[in-house]
Amino acid sequence: LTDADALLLLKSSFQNPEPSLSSWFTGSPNSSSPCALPRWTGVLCFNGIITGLRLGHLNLTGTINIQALTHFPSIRSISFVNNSLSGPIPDFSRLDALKSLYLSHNRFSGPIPLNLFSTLDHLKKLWINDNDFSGPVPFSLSKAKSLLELHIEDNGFSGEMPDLKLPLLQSFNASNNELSGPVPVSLVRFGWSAFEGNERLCGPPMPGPACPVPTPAPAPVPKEEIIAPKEEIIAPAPKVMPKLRPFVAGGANRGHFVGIVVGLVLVLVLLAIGFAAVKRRRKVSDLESAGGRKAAAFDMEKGAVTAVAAASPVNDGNEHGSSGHKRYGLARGSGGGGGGSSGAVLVMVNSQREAFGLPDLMKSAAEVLGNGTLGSAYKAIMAGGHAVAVKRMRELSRLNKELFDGEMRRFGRLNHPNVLTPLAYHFRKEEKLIVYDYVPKGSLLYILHGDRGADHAALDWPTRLKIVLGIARGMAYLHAELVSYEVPHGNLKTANVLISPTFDPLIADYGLIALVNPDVAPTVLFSFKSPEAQHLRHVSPKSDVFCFGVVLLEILTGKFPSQYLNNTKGGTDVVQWTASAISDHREAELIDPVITAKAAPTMEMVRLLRVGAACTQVSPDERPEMKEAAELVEEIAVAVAGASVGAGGSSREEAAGSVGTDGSLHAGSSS
Ligand SMILES: Nc1ncnc2c1ncn2[C@@H]1O[C@H](COP(=O)(O)OP(=O)(O)OP(=O)(O)O)[C@@H](O)[C@H]1O
Repeated sequence: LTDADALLLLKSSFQNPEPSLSSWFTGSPNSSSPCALPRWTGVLCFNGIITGLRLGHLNLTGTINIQALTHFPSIRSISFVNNSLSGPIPDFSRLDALKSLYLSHNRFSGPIPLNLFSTLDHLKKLWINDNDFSGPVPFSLSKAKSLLELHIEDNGFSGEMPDLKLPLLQSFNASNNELSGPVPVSLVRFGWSAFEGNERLCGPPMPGPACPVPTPAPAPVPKEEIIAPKEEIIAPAPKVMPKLRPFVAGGANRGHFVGIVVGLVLVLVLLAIGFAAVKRRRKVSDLESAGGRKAAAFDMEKGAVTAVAAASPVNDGNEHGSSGHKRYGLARGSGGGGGGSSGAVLVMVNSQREAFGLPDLMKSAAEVLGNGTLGSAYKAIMAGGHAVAVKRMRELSRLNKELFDGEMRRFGRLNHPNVLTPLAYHFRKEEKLIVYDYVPKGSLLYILHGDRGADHAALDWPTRLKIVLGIARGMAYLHAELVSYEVPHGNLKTANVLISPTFDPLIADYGLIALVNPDVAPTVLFSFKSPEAQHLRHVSPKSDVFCFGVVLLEILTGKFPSQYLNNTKGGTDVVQWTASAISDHREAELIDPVITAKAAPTMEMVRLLRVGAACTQVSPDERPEMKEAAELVEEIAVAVAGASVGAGGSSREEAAGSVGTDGSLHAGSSS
């Protein structure tokens, strides 16, 4: 078969190739080679070799003879856009040098073979939008690791969108299909418009409700001990009291109590950790070890509040002791006693907040919030309306129970308006849950790059400055409080900054360097993206400063930083971009047009950009300390407030403030 023969075979599969492909014939000596001049219509050649076919807009009907195309194993680019070709998608998997495939606006139909893309690891551009494809989006697309553009919109794809994890993907659209379930976290960054017209998609970035948590199967009653609080009385939520009281009052009902509590505990854990963990029958954990029982007995000897449920009962002779003490499967970690109570199912660590118990959580409605690098998050609304986020953390088995307990209590004592303090935790060898207040607006990452709704529109210059200032203050506070840490936050990025209803930032997921397994830390903590970590595998508090700089530049430019991706190419290298703009004196061009649409670039915006540049210097020694960076932002906020007062705006005291040595706020100070 010559090249000409193969193309004529292809031509014969079209029903109406004339007149558009009339140059494809071998009747004259001039036309026998497709690459010789005059070249055959739509044939791309390089050094006499066919490298591509551009056959768009020719009104072709019929099918594509893939057998003919396999004659060109090194073909790179194929386009049939805007024809009326039909039938199932041809088996392009045999053309494994393909870099771009354009089939948009045809009548191809039916499901796509699930493994079609497994061999296409050079594929960069795939446009199959506006056809009649149905069935699932093939997971084999995740094998096409080079994909930059993926367009599958306006088809009939159904089922869940697979989590493709395509790090280089820059252009993506799956709108107007019949997809359902959660949007995979790796694709959320493309925003709502990439998914609109899929009525049954849920969770971020969709504007509708969060995804419901699947109803768990009835749980078997495990042999599990529940060790309740060690020291303090927990006032139960009023609605729970009447139900629990009969079971904690007397020994006769102990078996019943055990069953109820254990069952309830399991339901909570099922809700919080999902099906996977449930189906794995829980092993007898370290809570059930002899040590755990001793801890319970010890607590009782001290007259502490205790509720015990065990296959082999322990002496609870003190059950009526300590007047006023009541027993629930819950502990408040009020310090002092160390890790003894950390065997409890849920340990409260935030003494500033009203305690809640498993029953409160168990009665709540739960929803999936999303999945991150370190685990997944769920929202639960308890009776009375208190909404919490339960984070199920992976990779936190660095510390044993007692040390983990110590860290969580330390975090629970943090108190700063820009730091999200944990409320409670649950520790088992194979499961770690951390409970926080639920913050309704979600993450800054989502507001900046998500659906571009009302919250995004609210991100004007004063609001962005307020957010940067809050993050700077919170970070300075963390650096003062967690001074002994190798890197006090370790994972600062806009995904870990939550935004309050008043657009105040709340920093989350800090201090994990102490908890996370050392071997995975470099891949899951953003501070390891700092230059010193990349080159020397070393992080320090200055790595946090680098992360703060990236966040600052992201907020000011509105660009998604390429630093967040594991492979380069996607996003914008905000660090490099800023450095070169500063050296060319064109800083004002970097400011997000959303800001400059309402306010012309000002000196203060440029000053803030320069703080970002200083924080992202390659050498840690050239970066300011976190406290100094906060002070620099503070000065800019004061200047802006002063200008605003001069212009008759809000009061200087309102925006001004300074960070004290402990990171606390001194409102109104402009020194
Ligand atoms: N306290 C909270 N209130 C509201 N939403 C939250 C809360 N904590 C987490 N979320 C949301 O839940 C989702 C998953 O969060 P999670 O912390 O598991 O991952 P992440 O922060 O996106 O990524 P990473 O694990 O890399 O930090 C995110 O959309 C996040 O904004």
